[in-house]
Amino acid sequence: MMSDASLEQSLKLLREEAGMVCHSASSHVIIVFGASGDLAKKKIYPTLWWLFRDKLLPSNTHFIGYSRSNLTVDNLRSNAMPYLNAKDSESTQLDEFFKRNSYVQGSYDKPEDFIRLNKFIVDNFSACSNRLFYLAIPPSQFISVATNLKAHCTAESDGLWNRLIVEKPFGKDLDSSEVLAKHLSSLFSEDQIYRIDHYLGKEMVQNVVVLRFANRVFSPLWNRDNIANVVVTFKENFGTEGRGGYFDEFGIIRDVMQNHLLQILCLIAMERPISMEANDIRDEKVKVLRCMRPLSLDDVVVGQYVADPENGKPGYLDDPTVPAGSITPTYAVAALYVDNERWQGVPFIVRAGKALNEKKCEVRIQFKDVIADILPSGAVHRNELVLRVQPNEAVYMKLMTKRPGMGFGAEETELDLTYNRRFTDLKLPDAYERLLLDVLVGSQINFVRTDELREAWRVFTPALHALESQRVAPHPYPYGVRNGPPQADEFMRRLGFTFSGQYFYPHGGSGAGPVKHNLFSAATIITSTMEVIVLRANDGRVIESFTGVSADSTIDDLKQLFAQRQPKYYPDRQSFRKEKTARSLPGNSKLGELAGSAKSLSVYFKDLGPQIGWTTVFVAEYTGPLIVYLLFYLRPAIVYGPEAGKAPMHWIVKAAAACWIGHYAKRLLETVFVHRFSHGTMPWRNLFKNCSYYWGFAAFVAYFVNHPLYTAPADSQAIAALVTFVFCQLGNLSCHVALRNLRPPGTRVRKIPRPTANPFTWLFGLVSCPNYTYEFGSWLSFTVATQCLPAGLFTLAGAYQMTVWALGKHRNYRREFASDYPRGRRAIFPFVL
Ligand SMILES: NC(=O)C1=CN([C@@H]2O[C@H](COP(=O)(O)OP(=O)(O)OC[C@H]3O[C@@H](n4cnc5c(N)ncnc54)[C@H](OP(=O)(O)O)[C@@H]3O)[C@@H](O)[C@H]2O)C=CC1
Ligand SMILES: O=C1O[C@H](COP(=O)(O)O)[C@@H](O)[C@H](O)[C@H]1O
Repeated sequence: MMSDASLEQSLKLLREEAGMVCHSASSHVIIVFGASGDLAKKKIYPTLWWLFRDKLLPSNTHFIGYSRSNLTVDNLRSNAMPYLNAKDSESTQLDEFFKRNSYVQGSYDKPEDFIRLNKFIVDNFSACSNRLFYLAIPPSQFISVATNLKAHCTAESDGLWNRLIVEKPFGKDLDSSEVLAKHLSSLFSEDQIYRIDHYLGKEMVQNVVVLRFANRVFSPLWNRDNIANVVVTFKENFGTEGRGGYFDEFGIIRDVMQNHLLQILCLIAMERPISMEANDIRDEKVKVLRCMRPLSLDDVVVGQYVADPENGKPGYLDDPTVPAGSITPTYAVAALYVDNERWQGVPFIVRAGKALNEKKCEVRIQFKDVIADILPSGAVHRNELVLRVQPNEAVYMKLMTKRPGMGFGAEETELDLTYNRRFTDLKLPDAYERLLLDVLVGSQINFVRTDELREAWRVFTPALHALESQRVAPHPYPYGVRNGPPQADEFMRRLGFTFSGQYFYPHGGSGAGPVKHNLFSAATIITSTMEVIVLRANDGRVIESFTGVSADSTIDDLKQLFAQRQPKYYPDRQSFRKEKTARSLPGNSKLGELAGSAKSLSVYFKDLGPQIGWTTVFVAEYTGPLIVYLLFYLRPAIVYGPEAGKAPMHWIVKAAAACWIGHYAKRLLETVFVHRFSHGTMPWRNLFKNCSYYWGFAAFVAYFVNHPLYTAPADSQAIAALVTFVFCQLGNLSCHVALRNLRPPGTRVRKIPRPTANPFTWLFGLVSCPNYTYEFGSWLSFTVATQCLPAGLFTLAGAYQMTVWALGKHRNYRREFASDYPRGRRAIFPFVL
């Protein structure tokens, strides 16, 4: 632990580094306006405590909380306690810290309250103290508090300073910010005002200047000739959750983008400053901003999160603190352009979102494609330099290297500087700690200057006003997705951001874990192995990766491998796709072919849920109608009363029963002996759905056809219809046999179905699914033969469902067989549909 004297000495050094004159005050008083608030308890008091605990504050420093609520120091302490991270062993020091705290209750607009506050400071801590006013209050109160402070509460003697920390939002647009800025500058000089943007206090943000200007290697690359785009990302994996009142007034662009992300962007884009002096750095940032085009509505996509019932997560509008029908964006991605010689034409893509899949902030500099690539097309991916601001600070460069071993294949790897591995046992100070210390030593280097702020609003105000005046509805996105609404990825693609999805980081996303390099043996290279990365379809996260997989393996093999790692997902439950929402890849697709010339393949995994065999489902579906119908037919007394069994039965009722039973018996036999299913299983829920449909309709139709009061139509009508029924049944059977013959046993081969020697199959010349056409014909005939309305309804329901299936199958055939597929065919009804 450092002695007080050496700490004072180091503070003196810090002050000197910052170029400030040493103060001669006997004490310092830090006055926190808004002491009852959220920021105070979560950030300001914890920061003051950590600085105090680590003896980084000048020895005679005192703290005063000020707000309208009737509070005591004990209240302040208990409010902040969960955020202080104080150890049991630090309890004496903690008591000491709170002994230096006091609380003054007062308004934000009455001069007498500020006079009272001034008297409190003078009486308790002498008139000879430097004063640091921290305005952790809503912006609506800034002006009255600043005015009253200036008039009644500042230290007046020579050699003393008064400094004002202002928390964002610094206005809502260019005009409101100008009003605020003018007012503040009429009261305090620029060097007294500290506009805090806590992202400027983060380690990796501060690192940008050093990384850029202390490394020769980056200088020649840092321009439009080499950089394709820069992406600055801010993501949070939680929503507004109770903070909707504040957030709804501002939205994500004002909350995060116009300040934190724009500040990072400026550091990335600025020219080399003349020195590390605060004003030299800020001059360069202002120049970048002045070269920036105002953001237009065409260059921004906004989103708002909606509930994700699967995870039980609420939507933005479900937050009780959010006004109903709000169109405030909780996600935004924007393209900003710096029109100068260095950056002309390079999109700076800034994106920020709440309720996404993860919490992270990073800068990704994507370099242009290599020129005159000598490796196979698609094998080489763009270099990227990534600065991960949080979590787990890192700088890494994604680059191509030769795949170790024999051959000249290229592989995407990285130069990796993960802070917690390179600097073990490192404890980085919190952003607020650095910034408060900066204020104490009078360094403005990490604070926002008035002209910077003005330019930042100039860039964003047109788009903000347009969004509001045109009431642009944000695109919805479910809570927890990777990148806001789907339009966001599309927008980034249009701007030239490319994602190959082939990069694999061996230590996992967080950068932790053992280093295990996968060296391929010569033998495996000769038989061509590859890497397969499995991403979860709903959020795009990597969930498994397999190295050394033979390129000849199929999706079915991958399913086996995946099931070995994650036994819950047995192969039938798995679906792998090339894109998140694409169709399942066929089991026989070769992984090597799917990867093309690349040595790595990314596939999306979707859990199809618990499965049940098709045969089981079909048997259950068709047995029901047989039993149910026979019950009504053979035991009418049970259903309609004892008299029912005695009445003579019309021959049409008997014929209808024969048709019904014959049809379902045929279906059962086909299920067992004819069909060759491409998929062995389906989700088990389908069992209940399908059974209810078939069993329910069987009871409905049987009840009316077998009813003692049933009235039969004319014999001639019934006979004609029954003959048609039998004809259609034979047609249906013939089509099933023809379809089965297309597929050799035990395979999933798919071919174009065509008419065979059997005339019943000639309908394949006109429609893709003649089996459905015949099925429909059967039930239409049954309806005509029985002249019974429930049978008609059953026919209509079946026709609707089969049309939907037929259209889907027809589409798939055309997609799969493209120009080979016979042109004039319809889906189910010849010449019509
Ligand atoms: N030192 C370290 O700790 C290192 C860690 N890694 C880790 O390795 C992993 C992969 O690295 P990296 O390539 O940087 O990151 P990712 O592959 O996660 O993402 C690369 C970029 O592509 C975007 N992206 C991701 N999925 C898609 C998609 N389906 N469609 C369009 N764009 C997409 C990402 O957006 P979005 O951000 O929205 O996902 C991001 O901008 C990361 O988790 C990284 O943290 C890598 C190297 C070093
Ligand atoms: O300024 C803000 O920043 C926080 C995120 O800060 P971090 O240091 O935790 O990354 C954000 O949640 C908040 O909405 C915003 O006002």
